[in-house]
Amino acid sequence: MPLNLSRTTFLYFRTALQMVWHSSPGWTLVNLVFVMVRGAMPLLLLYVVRLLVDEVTHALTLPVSERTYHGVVMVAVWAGIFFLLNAVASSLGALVREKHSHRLNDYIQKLIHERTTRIHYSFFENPEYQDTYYRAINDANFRPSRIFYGMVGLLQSLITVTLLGGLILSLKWWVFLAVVGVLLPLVWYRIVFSRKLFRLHRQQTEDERRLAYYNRLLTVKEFAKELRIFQWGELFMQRFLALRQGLRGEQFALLRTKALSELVVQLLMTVLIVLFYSFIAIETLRGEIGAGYMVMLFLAMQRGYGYLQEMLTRMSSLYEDSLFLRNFIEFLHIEVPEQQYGTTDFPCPITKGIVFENVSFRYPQSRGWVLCDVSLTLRPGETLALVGANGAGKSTFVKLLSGLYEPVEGRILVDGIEMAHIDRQALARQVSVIFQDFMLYNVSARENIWLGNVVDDLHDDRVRQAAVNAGVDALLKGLPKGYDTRLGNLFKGSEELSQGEWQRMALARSFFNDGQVIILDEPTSSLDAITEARLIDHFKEIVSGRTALIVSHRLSTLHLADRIAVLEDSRLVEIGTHDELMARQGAFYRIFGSTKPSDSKPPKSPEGGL
Ligand SMILES: Nc1ncnc2c1ncn2[C@@H]1O[C@H](COP(=O)(O)OP(=O)(O)OP(=O)(O)O)[C@@H](O)[C@H]1O
Repeated sequence: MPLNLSRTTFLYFRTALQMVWHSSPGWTLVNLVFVMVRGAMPLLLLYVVRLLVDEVTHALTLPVSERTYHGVVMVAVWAGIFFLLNAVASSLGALVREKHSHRLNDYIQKLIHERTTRIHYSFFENPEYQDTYYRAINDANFRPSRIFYGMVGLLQSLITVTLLGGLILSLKWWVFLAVVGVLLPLVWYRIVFSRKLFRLHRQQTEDERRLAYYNRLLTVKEFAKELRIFQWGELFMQRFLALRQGLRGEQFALLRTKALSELVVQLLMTVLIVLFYSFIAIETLRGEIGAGYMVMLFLAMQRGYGYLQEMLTRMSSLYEDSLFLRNFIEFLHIEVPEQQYGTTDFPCPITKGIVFENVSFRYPQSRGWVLCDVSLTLRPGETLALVGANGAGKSTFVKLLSGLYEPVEGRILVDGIEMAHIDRQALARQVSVIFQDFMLYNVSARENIWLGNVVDDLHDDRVRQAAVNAGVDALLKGLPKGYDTRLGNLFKGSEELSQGEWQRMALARSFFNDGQVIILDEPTSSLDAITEARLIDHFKEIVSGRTALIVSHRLSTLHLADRIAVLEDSRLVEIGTHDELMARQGAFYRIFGSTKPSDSKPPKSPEGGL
């Protein structure tokens, strides 16, 4: 198998080293000092043993009356000093390594978070990207520190092995070569194995994600209700186990081959050690080397072999890590359609409106057009409703209008400025959106509302006004810590809300942002009739002066709109006032014409203000 160790592997190592350095130059240097000290220690300790044995054997040749203990004691003191130094270097070194490793992990997490928050939104809706993401995120949890520890350890073992190797080399060069020669197949095999393991992991990514998905189905709250109602527990447990057994089976087969191959190499090494020990013992008996030197060589061989093994293991796992690092680098450099926002400010106030000019769109992985040649103008200050059957493309229209996606064909212009050229912060400041699948945030009620516009300071008055407009003020005041109560059920002391109450929080969030454009995708789907009626009564007041787009299936909500646009089969088929569309008896009439007035209008609000 071609190993292609050269360029890419070194590129990955270089990237890893750069990460280690950039994470903290200071700690990298301190670490290096400790590594060198610890690397040299084993040889110093062996040297002291040799001196000790030589002192003792020399003393043994003298009559007892002439023996002095001064030399032996001095060597023993030196041994003590080196042991102490070794212990201090070891524990301080561990602290330094831990500290540096934390820095490295923080640095890597920062790289990931920067990427996940800036990457194009389409990334999260594309299964192929999900694989890359999964691999990178999974590995990023432990690979960086493993690479780091691997490098530190490798350097340390390299220093020790070089010094011990020099010692063996000083005796017989061919002994040294024989040791290295026997180890080469082991190195080679480990590299081959690492590549195989890497390939297997890449092949298994999709299944690993499916496994994680089954695990989520079985363990998290979102699924817990339906899992019990429909009794899916056994079914998904079986699927989980079957999939896991398959995946682990393939991995284990590879590990078994690795273990067998390593056993053969270990046998070769054992033979070599027996030969080496016999050779040294015979050389000592022949008077070629002293007893102290013999002991030192025995220990050097024994320790050197241990360090060499350790070094090889580190080398091959570093190689394996470097391959996995590829996933991470791939993720950092993944090419998604560039989401390039310009630096132009959002027009303030909008005078001409937001124009969809022959806009067509399809998702990267979708088969046909989801929106086809749509042209319309959202006039300044008007409320436009968007209607259409399920799958007609309404939410997609919202994603385009809010800047999450760009048209594949055509343009979206805000007062003549292309949406893509507008600065992201300015866009966020001026356009607030509630999506159909709005999110629940387990932070305080106050912050839940403030999240609608974090560019502005958290002004209590404005938060309260947004809550009043969305009809949650009374509810929030009644919570144990009022607006400071944490919402949700993830953390202790939180208060859970109902679905409709969460939707009202989402509305409050979007009202808090007093930008010029407000987009509401199914804003009343979970609201009770009275709350909906209040919202409708006061909607004009709440959005006064703002340009609004409302997506809704409810005729009651549509009454709020100045005009209504109808999407059908990806195309804009009608646009006009409610009365115009009804009179026309076209697509809108077909959908809503038969709706009884009682279905269409919610009960009148009993009191003013939401
Ligand atoms: N991320 C996506 N990737 C690929 N296709 C998608 C994606 N999101 C939506 N679609 C497809 O685009 C079409 C329009 O979806 P969209 O969600 O815009 O419809 P909608 O009008 O909002 O429907 P509903 O009333 O059910 O909410 C659908 O056929 C859907 O399958």
